[in-house]
Amino acid sequence: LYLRAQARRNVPPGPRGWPILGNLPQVARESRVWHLFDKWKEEYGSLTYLNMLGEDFIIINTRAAAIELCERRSARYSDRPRSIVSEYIGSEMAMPFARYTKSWQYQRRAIHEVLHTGVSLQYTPVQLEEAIILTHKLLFDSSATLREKLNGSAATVLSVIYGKQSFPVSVKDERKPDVTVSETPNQLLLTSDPLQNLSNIGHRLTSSISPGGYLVDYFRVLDFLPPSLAKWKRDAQRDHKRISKLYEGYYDDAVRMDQHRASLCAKLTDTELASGLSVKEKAWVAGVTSTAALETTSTTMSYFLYAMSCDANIQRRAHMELDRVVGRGRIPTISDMDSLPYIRAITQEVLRWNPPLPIIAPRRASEDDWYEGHFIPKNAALMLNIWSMNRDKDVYGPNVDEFQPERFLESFDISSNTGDFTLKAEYQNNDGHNAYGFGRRKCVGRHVADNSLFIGMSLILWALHIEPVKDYKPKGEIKRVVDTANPVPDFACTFIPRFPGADIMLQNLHSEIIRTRE
Ligand code: HEM
Repeated sequence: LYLRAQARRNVPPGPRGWPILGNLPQVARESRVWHLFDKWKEEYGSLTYLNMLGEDFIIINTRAAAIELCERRSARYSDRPRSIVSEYIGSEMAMPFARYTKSWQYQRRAIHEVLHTGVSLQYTPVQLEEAIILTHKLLFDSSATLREKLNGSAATVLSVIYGKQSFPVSVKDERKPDVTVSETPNQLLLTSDPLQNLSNIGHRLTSSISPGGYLVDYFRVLDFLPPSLAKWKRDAQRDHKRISKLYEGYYDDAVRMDQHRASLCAKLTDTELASGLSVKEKAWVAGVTSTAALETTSTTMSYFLYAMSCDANIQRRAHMELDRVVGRGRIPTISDMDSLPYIRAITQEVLRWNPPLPIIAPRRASEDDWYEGHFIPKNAALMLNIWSMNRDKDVYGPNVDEFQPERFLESFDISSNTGDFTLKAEYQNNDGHNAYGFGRRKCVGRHVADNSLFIGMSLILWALHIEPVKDYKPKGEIKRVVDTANPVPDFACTFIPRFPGADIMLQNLHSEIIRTRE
């Protein structure tokens, strides 16, 4: 005990906290807590120690520390801290939030089987179809807002999970769950829009595990209160039922309607592949995967359009590359990926510059440990600070706030159009950003996500000019309480065909898809 008390003197440095509450008040009042973490990183280095109501909480600020702890020592850092509220909501069936258990391993294995690099290529035809639908919408559909269109862009991923016939995102869910609408993050907000529901489930789960979200995680005795006396428990149990009802409905529809057996749900019905999982768990695996995929994808696409609308030069260079490699007689496809290093660099730079999850749900240290002379106590919660890793000046140079795809390229010459450049060797097999996390819990959908982003971005750039709306007045972003997701940028842009005939080609491709889907 004495030795441990001595060791505890060496916990990493961190800001002074309040008596009893520790650093909780500092963290809880920030809506973009990663900016505060970034400031602390400058002061304290690779690890920052916080005390949250007496619990140890450590922020991992550098890629080197993340790799050492979450990858090399992954056996000790793959668990999540217990969160009672998220357990009532169903986190044990919700992979990104689940503890490191056998059940998580079954879920991860099943989902890996249907999303790994090799398999992910099977989904690219449907991803291309969805990219055409999105690009067509951006150009021709004036009835929907940009936000709605981009939410629809995540349909690419939903088609992969539920099949393209069973999840018609433009159609509202007529089953309209019987719910009351609430604005508080402590209740699940359900609407008649299935996409919105999937993303609201994500917010409900992330806010339930956010530091300082619920007192019961610090005072476990509160869990003995019956639901009639504990509103948080009633809300969580009710939300579990609502989520199950939705996920099971979506899963049943997909299995019934996917005649080609190409969707992830259809693949999950294969008992060997998804061994150890009940039907309910499979429905949750599919549901949670779409929840994990949806907003991450649409937020990334928003930042992409935002970056493009801010910089005509970057668009011009992308256009030159597309004209040189693809030409104007056909659209780009996934097989052009290796020949389009500039577009690939754009996809990587978007995820570096504004990762959709700037901080990641905490890991739990399952043993006492040491890192660079600092003591990491058993049970400490460790949060990955992706924002600061992606803005590390030692890695990316001084201009980290700027959007510069060139940082990923070798021998890039702005003035020439010869295409004599490549992705830097170190980024050929490495993302060049940290947006997908680390180790055994690293994003299992990253190959599908990378393909989706490449296909979507290259097609939009091929077909359209993206221009900012000059007199757009930002509406002010929606403030979210305790959340870990990056809010989408508040901007507006317009789209025009990039060359004569681009619009007609898009129309034709779109009509063809609609015809084959009817
Ligand atoms: C730009 C897009 C995306 C980003 C930035 C992203 C990022 C992340 C991050 C940071 C994690 C947590 C990693 C950690 O704890 O270290 C994660 C987990 C996960 N992601 Fe993604 N993701 C994206 C797209 C997707 C897609 C398209 C899918 C599915 C098709 C997906 C499915 C999942 C799942 C199931 C997990 C939980 C993994 C586990 O806990 O074992 N994600 N993602």
